[in-house]
Amino acid sequence: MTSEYHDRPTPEQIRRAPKVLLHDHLDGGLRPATVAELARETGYDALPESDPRKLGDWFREAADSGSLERYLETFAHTCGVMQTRDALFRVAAECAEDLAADGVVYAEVRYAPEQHLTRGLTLEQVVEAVNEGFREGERRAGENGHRIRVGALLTAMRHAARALEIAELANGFRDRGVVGFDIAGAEAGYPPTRHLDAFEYLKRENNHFTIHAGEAFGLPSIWQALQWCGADRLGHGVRIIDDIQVADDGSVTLGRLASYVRDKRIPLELCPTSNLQTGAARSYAEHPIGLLRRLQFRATVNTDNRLMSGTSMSDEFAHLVSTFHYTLDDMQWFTVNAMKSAFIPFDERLAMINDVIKPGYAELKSEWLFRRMASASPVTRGSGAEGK
Ligand SMILES: O=c1[nH]cnc2c1ncn2[C@@H]1O[C@H](CO)[C@@H](O)[C@H]1O
Ligand SMILES: [Zn+2]
Repeated sequence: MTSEYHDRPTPEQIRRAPKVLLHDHLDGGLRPATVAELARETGYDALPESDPRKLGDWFREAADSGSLERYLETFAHTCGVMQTRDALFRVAAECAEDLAADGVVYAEVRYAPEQHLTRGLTLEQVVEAVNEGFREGERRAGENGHRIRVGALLTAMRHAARALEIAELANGFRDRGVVGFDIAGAEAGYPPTRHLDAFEYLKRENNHFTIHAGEAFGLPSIWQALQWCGADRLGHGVRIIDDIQVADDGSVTLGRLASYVRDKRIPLELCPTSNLQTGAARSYAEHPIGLLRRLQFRATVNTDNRLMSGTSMSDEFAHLVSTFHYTLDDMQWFTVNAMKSAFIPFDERLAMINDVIKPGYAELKSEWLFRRMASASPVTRGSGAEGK
C-alpha cells in the first residue's frame, strides 16, 4: 500500500508523534549524569568514568562490541548504582519522564529484581520502589504536558535459577503496576526451556510473558520460546529472518516457523540499534525490519537500552525513516502494532489506539496537508492583496 503522506517526517514530527515502547530495560536507560551522581551518593566506586559526558560515551563504546556477552557486561555499573530504594525510585521516575518527553505515550519497561538486592532490599521492596518511581514520573510528565502510562515487566535472568520465584512476584503484583514477565541475559547456552516451570505457572495464572529469543541465537531459540514455553511475544525475534527465503526475482518463501509467527500475529519486539551493537544485524539498511514490515509481520520498534545504544524511540524511528523512507503512515502502523501487542487489557489498548494514537497521527497529517497546500499554491498566495 502506498502512503498518501509521502514526505519524510521531520525530527520534530517524529518526536511529537505518539509512540509505544514494549522493549526497554530500566537498567539500560539511565541518564549518564544520574549514573555518576548515584555512584557518588551510594559509594559505588567501580565506574570507569565520572564525567557524565565521558561516561555516556563509555557505555556506548563498550556496548558496541559485536557480542551480546560483552554488551551485557556494561550492566554491572548501572545495576551497581541501583541498589537502594531512592536510587530505584529516581531511575524509574526519570525513565517515565524521559520517555514522555520523547513522545512515548505507553511503555512497558523491564528489569530484573534479583539484580537489585545487594544492599538488603527484598524483591518486593525493589518492585514497590520502581512502581512508585514510575507513578512519580508519570505525574511529573503530566505537569509538563506529556501524558504517559508505564507498566513494568519483571525479568528473570536466564543464567540464574530464580525464574519461578520472579514469575510469582510478577503475578503477585499484576494489578499493582506489573503487567508481565520476561527472561533476558546471554542466550547461547541458556535455552528458555530451562525455565519451563515459570512459564507453565504463568500460563496457569492466565498471565502474560515475553522471552528474549532470536537475538544472538537463531531459530531453535525462537521455536522453543513459542512452542515449548508459550511466549506471547518475542524479545527481538529478529532471527526469524533465517526462516524466510527471498529469491532473485524477489519472491518470498516463509518456512513453517516464520509462517507460524506471521499467521498467529506473534509480536516481534525489534530493536534495530541494539542489534547493530551486538552483531545481530550489520546495518540499518540490512536490518530485517524492512522485510518484516513489508511482509506484514506484527513488527514493533523498540529501544532496548537507551543508555548503551545512545538512542531513543525518536532516534530509532529517525534511522528507519532515513533508511526505508518511512512516512507517518508507517510510524502509525508500527505504533498501532505495538499497542495491540501490549499486556494491558484489550479495552484499554483499544482506547489508547482510538483516543490517543490515531488522533495524534491525524493531527500531524493534517498539519502536513495544510503546509503542502500552502506551498503548492504560490499563485493564490502571491495574488492576494494582503501586502497592500
Ligand atoms: O538485548 C538484550 N538481550 C539480552 N539481555 C539483555 C539485553 N539487554 C539487557 N539485557 C539484560 O536484561 C537485564 C535486565 O534488564 C539487564 O541487566 C541485562 O543483563
Ligand atoms: Zn532486551
